[in-house]
Amino acid sequence: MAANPTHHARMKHVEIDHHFIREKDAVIKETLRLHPVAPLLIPHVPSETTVIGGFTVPKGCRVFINAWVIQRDPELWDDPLRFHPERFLETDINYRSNNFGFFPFGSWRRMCVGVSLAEKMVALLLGSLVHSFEWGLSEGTKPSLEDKFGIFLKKTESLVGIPVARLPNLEQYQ
Ligand code: HEM
Repeated sequence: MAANPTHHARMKHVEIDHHFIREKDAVIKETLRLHPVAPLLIPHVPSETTVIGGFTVPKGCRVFINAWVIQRDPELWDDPLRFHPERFLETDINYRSNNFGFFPFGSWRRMCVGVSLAEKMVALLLGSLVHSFEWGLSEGTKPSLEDKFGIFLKKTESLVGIPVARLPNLEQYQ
């Protein structure tokens, strides 16, 4: 590459993009750690009575797994309530790593079948929104990060973001 400055310059851009993609993925992971879409996953029903960690789980009972709490457990995460995407840059934890401290898509056989699609769609959507607009809040607004529980997690208070077009060619927004 030292012998080919043009190629080197191009690679630098690729490196920057690559870094941007990794950071964007880390932001998405950290968001799903603190605010998992399905905080109790989907109810599971064991087909056989099983003992897990000393607890008997009877056949046919309904099991909810509280991913929301586990993903904020101070025994598993440093400073767990802090939004700190860099923690994912320092590890290789991913959605499929069967890490029982981080499983916003569930795990093992009943894991979300849409994980690959969701991973790409969320990254593309976030990338497009950040690339296309400067985002602001209305004067004096302080966004609340509190969650409202249900089968799916919602924000307690809706967030109103104000997009301002940042691409030079406004036709691109049509
Ligand atoms: C950000 C987006 C998404 C999140 C956070 C998410 C999360 C989840 C979670 C937590 C489960 C339950 C796993 C468990 O209980 O162990 C699940 C199951 C499932 N998801 Fe997703 N999902 C997403 C997008 C999608 C998409 C795009 C599809 C389809 C194209 C999809 C299809 C399914 C299906 C069919 C199941 C049931 C799997 C089973 O029970 O075997 N999901 N998802």
